[in-house]
Amino acid sequence: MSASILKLHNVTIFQETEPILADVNIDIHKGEFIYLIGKTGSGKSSLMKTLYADLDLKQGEGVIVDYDLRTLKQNDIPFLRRKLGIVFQDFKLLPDRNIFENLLFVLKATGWTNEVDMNTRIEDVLDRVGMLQHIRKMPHQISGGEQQRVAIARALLNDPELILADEPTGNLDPQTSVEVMEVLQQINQNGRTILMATHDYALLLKYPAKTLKCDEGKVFEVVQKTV
Ligand SMILES: Nc1ncnc2c1ncn2[C@@H]1O[C@H](COP(=O)(O)OP(=O)(O)OP(=O)(O)O)[C@@H](O)[C@H]1O
Repeated sequence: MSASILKLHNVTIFQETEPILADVNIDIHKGEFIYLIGKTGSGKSSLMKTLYADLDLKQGEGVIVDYDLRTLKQNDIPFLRRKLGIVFQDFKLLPDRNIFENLLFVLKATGWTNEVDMNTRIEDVLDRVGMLQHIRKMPHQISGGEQQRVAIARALLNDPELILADEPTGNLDPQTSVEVMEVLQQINQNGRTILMATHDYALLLKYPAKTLKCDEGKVFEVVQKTV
């Protein structure tokens, strides 16, 4: 069995003092692609936020990319996030700088200093998502699907052990969603582990994978025909 990348044991997810999900037990191994589904307000984003330490883990045990979420210190959070690639629904590119500068900003913020290494790394990740030709464009000069590819490239910069994608196709039309999904599939086939929250049942049918569902305060695995 491959190494565990994420393990939650008897976890309760809170928003402030409100429990959102209880008795959460999840074990994700290296190389897996896992969907997280559930209707609006069921707790998908709250779970994701707990995983990247935007919400504290207050109850239960959780280890993610070798960080213990219960004992995590504020100072550890940037180091944890360096081992995670996080992709959001709304891309979150910086609007005032071009694609190259967006990625450069992340590398510098995460301790890279060598210009040649940074240039090579940026070109490599943009090439992997098919966006190298847009490297000098501003975010507003490329489409939503292209912005999401850049956001995925940005998530790959520090060679993350786990990619957390929260509704990555939520703002995209069906055709563009499939194109972005193809990029994620390819990244997964290259050995990377991905946990993707989604509403998009068409994608689940087209790209079947292990699926966890948030419903009525619980998280459980579902088989495809019952989703
Ligand atoms: N910042 C917050 N403070 C307090 N409660 C919140 C906060 N964010 C979300 N909640 C509540 O937590 C519950 C779960 O919300 P969450 O955003 O995790 O659901 P979701 O499944 O991701 O929904 P969606 O699919 O709409 O993104 C909801 O009842 C929501 O109102």
